[in-house]
Amino acid sequence: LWSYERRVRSVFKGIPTLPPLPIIGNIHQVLGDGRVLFRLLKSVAEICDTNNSPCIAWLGLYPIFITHDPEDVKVITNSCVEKPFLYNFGRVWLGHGLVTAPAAVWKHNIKKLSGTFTSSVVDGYLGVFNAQAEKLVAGLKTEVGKEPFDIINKYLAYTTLEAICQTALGVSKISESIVTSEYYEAFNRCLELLTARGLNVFLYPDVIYRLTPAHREIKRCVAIIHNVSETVMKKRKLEREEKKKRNKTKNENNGEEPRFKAFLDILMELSELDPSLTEQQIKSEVDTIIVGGQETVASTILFTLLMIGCKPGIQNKMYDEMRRIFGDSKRPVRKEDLSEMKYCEAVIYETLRLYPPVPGVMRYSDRDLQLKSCKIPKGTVCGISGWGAGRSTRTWGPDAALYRPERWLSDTPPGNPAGFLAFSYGRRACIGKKYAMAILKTILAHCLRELEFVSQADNMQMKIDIALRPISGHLIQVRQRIDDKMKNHPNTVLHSGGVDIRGLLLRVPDIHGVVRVLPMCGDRRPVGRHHYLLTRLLQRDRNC
Ligand code: HEM
Repeated sequence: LWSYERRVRSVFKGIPTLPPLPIIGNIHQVLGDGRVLFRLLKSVAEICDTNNSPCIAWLGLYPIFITHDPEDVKVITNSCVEKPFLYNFGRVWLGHGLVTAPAAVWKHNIKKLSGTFTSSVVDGYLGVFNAQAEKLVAGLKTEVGKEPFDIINKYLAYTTLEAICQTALGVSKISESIVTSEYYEAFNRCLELLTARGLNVFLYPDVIYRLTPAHREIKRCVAIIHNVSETVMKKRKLEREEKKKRNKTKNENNGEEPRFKAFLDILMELSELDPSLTEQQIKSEVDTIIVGGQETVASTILFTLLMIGCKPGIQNKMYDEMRRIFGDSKRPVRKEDLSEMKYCEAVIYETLRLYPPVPGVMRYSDRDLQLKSCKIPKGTVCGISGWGAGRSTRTWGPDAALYRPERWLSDTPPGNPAGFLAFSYGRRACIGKKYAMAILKTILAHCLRELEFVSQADNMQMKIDIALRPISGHLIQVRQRIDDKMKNHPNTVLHSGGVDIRGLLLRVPDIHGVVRVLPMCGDRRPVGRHHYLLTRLLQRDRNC
């Protein structure tokens, strides 16, 4: 072992490494939970940036080559499409869907699937996005004036899961909702169990994992999730057959092709032309889309709200943009609005740069690769750090750590295209980018038009549970947005910016038009019954 160890370690001589212990390498540093993984990713990114070089971590005698250098990233992501064994753990859930498929299966399927989320398909989903965003805003309004709360687990996770299920499976046409609490819990638990397995090398061999309670639990959760997709698929298949029998390929009502086309329908159409797309494969692809889109979108909204919540200047600019586009109207977001949301787009990109929901991806080199500073042999596992890339001072300049959306608004794109890895890069990059940008903009537009967010994002502690998340999820507070008309009204007392309003008397007409005098208490806002009354009045008559 000792001589073998010397031999394998010498292949990567000269490349900075996390200090390894004999034989076990850095295994002891990975053991733990998502916080440990995050700390490790952060220190590797710092090593890479300081030395302007890749870095090696050792899983025992197994090297993991980690880089975020744009030139190296280009070579690796364009040459390697195979993924390392760690992705196999997800196959119990996602089968040979795009994310977990071996290279041969992926090459066959990507040709059919790469064009599924075209602009016109995504535009057809705007109805679902708007409906979910309205539901979210209604929920958030009930939190107005309350203590900071856990926005992701209480609202965002449901909103994104429901939106993605409706668009992937087309269930909006079938029933009210498939996202029951049982489905949501099973979904979340699967993500946790998969992360836990990835972090515990002793659970890597299938023969050992099968003996653990975690394996039984993940099978139970996966059965719940698969049951939903299978039931919906059966139902849709019957519907399609009936429709064919009636020989009506067009919309039954007016003969127009429906604009909304669920991902499942697209796949079923494809499978009629190409029988190699089996029912099992369709199910895997649908499950993959749901996983690929849910956690990533929810965590992007969370980080965006956290960032703008402690930067009122940026939030106000976003609000101004929304007012320019929508005026006073609370109408649904339309496709032409999306392209006008330039500042909102810059904010989303800046969030993704600093807080990429997928902070790292992996590839398996099936050939020797010549990189900028070294050569890596065939059979190496390559880790590509999206976290490191987004924070690299070499790519983004000395203010890389600064949250500055304006950097995305200049005519020339900032950094290097391979230095922004939120959606990965090259082959096997994200196919849902257009979808993601559309749903993110729609939800943010609805939220910012009506609400104001306040957050505490200093010294955020983070973890990686498949996606990047802050450890303390209870950081957001919501306020009703007071628009300009109300701000300038002589009867409006603003309670922002730390103004002490104790003892102030506020004169407002009540629902019968009788002017009442409300004494303000608390040091920033009216509380108790008066606050309730004031909120009711504001809701009833925005001009009062
Ligand atoms: C902000 C939102 C999103 C982010 C940051 C994101 C990020 C990523 C990243 C980094 C990968 C590469 C994964 C890897 O190589 O292991 C990926 C792949 C993928 N994403 Fe996304 N994604 C987002 C939204 C979505 C959405 C909304 C969908 C679907 C509707 C989606 C579907 C997929 C699929 C199918 C793949 C696998 C592509 C392949 O291997 O060919 N993603 N995504």
